[in-house]
Amino acid sequence: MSATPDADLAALRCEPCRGGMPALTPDAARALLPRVPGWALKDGPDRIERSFAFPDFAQAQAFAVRVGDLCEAEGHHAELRYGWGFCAVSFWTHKINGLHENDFIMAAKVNGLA
Ligand SMILES: C[C@H](O)[C@H](O)[C@H]1CNC2=NC(N)=NC(=O)C2=N1
Repeated sequence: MSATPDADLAALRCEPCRGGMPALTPDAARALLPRVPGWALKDGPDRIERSFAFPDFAQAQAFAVRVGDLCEAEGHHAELRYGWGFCAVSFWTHKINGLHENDFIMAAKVNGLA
């Protein structure tokens, strides 16, 4: 883990992720979770997810596009699902089929868009 305990995760950059590195342990993932308000651990935990609420479809769609643009810029990509009034965003790290600090950095950056 390279982030210091008080570092603003949103200010960090995703490190290139190589296969073979260990996924965060459940305890390490739980320890990072308070630093990304609104997000929840899922499936193991091997991913992190948050659903954002909007007053209509157009604003949910516009948010999904902004998240997508951020992901392209950072080289770490969300899975996105949106519909009338919501946009659900999830991250995990494919090469390790689990969570990496990069997923939490992206979650913090997405919070900054909301
Ligand atoms: C080759 C490419 O850099 C990798 O596949 C990247 C692309 N975007 C990614 N996005 C996410 N969320 N996890 C990854 O492991 C990932 N890997």
